[in-house]
Amino acid sequence: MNNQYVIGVDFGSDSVRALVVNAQTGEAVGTHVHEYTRWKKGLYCDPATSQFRQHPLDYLEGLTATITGALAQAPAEVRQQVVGISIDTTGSTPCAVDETGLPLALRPDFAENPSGMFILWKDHTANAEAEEINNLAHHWDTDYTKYVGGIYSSEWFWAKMLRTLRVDETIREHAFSWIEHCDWISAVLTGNANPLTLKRSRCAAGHKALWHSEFDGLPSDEFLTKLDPLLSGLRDRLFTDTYTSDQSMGHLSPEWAEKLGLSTNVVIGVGAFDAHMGAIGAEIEPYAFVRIIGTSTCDILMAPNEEIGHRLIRGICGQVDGSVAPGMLGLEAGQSAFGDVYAWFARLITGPVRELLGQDAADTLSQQLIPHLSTQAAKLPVTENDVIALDWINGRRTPDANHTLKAAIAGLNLGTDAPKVFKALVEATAFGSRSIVDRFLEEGVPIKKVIAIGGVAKKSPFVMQTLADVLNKPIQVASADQACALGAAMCAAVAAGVHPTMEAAQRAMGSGFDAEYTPQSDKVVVYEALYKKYLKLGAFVEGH
Ligand SMILES: Nc1ncnc2c1ncn2[C@@H]1O[C@H](COP(=O)(O)OP(=O)(O)O)[C@@H](O)[C@H]1O
Ligand SMILES: O=C(CO)[C@@H](O)[C@@H](O)COP(=O)(O)O
Repeated sequence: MNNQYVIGVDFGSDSVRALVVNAQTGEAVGTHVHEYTRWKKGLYCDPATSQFRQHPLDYLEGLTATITGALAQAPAEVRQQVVGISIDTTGSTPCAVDETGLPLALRPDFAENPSGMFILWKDHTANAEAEEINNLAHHWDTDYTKYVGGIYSSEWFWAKMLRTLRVDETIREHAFSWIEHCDWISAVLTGNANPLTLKRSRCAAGHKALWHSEFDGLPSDEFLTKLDPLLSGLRDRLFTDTYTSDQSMGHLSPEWAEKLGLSTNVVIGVGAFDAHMGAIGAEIEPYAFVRIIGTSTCDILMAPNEEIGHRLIRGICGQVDGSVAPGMLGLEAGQSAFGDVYAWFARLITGPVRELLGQDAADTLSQQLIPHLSTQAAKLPVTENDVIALDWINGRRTPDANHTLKAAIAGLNLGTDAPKVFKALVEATAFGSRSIVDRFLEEGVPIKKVIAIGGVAKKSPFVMQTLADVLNKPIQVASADQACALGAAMCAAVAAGVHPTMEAAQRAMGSGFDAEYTPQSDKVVVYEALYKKYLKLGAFVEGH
């Protein structure tokens, strides 16, 4: 049989990567990473108000650069043998679009308007709108939040749309509809981004847009109009049906085929979020808990639909039939900041260095800082009197979303140095993870094993060992450097008909695990006590 190749494209928070993979063996023959240029300069963002926007041109430039770059590394004949491309992105990262599905920021009149750009998952400007959605839903005949853990988050679709429509009159006039990043990029490749006909992702719709078959799709027009008359009629300009990522969205358009040097026979798979395709790439199986550990964490657990039945799991980011693999319930949770907690601390230290000693000194410091602090922190003893911190620097995603919460550090004295604070921050991210694991267990969802992927899982043995000690569970790290892109490639192989199921694609293309962290019993005992202190500090901060 001739070789067949597939391409997985993974749009992360800071960069996008493409991976060209042999669909029969899983061998990677080309990869390329591209950092978003406008985003890197901090354009259109204001961390102080939690505004994080990404320009669609960053995505389009990244799409071309990564696919052509990855193909350039592969043997020449691979181009003719590419049969499928699938895309994963962050989410909920929606954008206002016109009748043709064009993001408004791609029009000259909106080119510099952050309201016409993609609203990145970590943008929390819509806290008030999320609260309004919760208040209304909890008093409506149908509680539309019941399948998303009972709490709607400001990171999600409706809150972001409502906020933008309220604050920007020009968007009110020109936005015909709204599209998630994973749907838009996939649709662009097919040449049809028409918001009324493009195939929307089940994963994005179910976890973030309150879509459920029990509601016949999205929340009713009556509910949305009551929320705000600005939303009246919008439901008809969104979608009713949703599709799982084993499905084809269409074929590569002639324009993109020419641009990428590929054939128009290439199947474009239905898109999904990075974490969900990452879980496929990490060879998720029922009741495995896959943690995608990077800027944030996204935790994915998959269970047979019939085993969870009608049980509603409190305080998570949703339970959606088919969000990971068709026929299975995908459950999502996560932390809004994980690596971002460390990145914040690094910025705190390098900021004055930049101002006083210049950019070069700051760059040198910033490259070495986290690894250095990790080495120093790993040498410290773990005691019950250590500094305690909360990981809520970008609010709390789960359990029980609350993005108005803020982080805290307690127990400082004159002997507290940077490694001690860094150690406390690493432990805080691990304690946040522990509270998520505990919630799944309390809700009767067993966790058979823990698998980790993502930048932090690959780069930091110190963080991963701390996590294993705090969770008191072994953690396996997937071998794939780009597990999300590999998962997208597996989805592409299924959408293109190379493999009949996600499971078959995982068997053929999976690359296994290359590290395992086992809990150290002496640390486990101390962390039990420190975790109680973390909960106490959390309760105090939340109460005030
Ligand atoms: N050596 C390290 N130890 C711990 N965290 C790290 C290290 N290097 C980078 N990070 C963190 O990794 C995060 C980026 O994760 P990554 O998975 O690469 O990106 P993304 O979240 O965009 O997919 C950043 O928040 C950064 O602080
Ligand atoms: O929230 C989700 C998916 O639901 C993620 O897209 C989001 O956490 C972004 O992940 P990264 O940390 O940038 O990899």
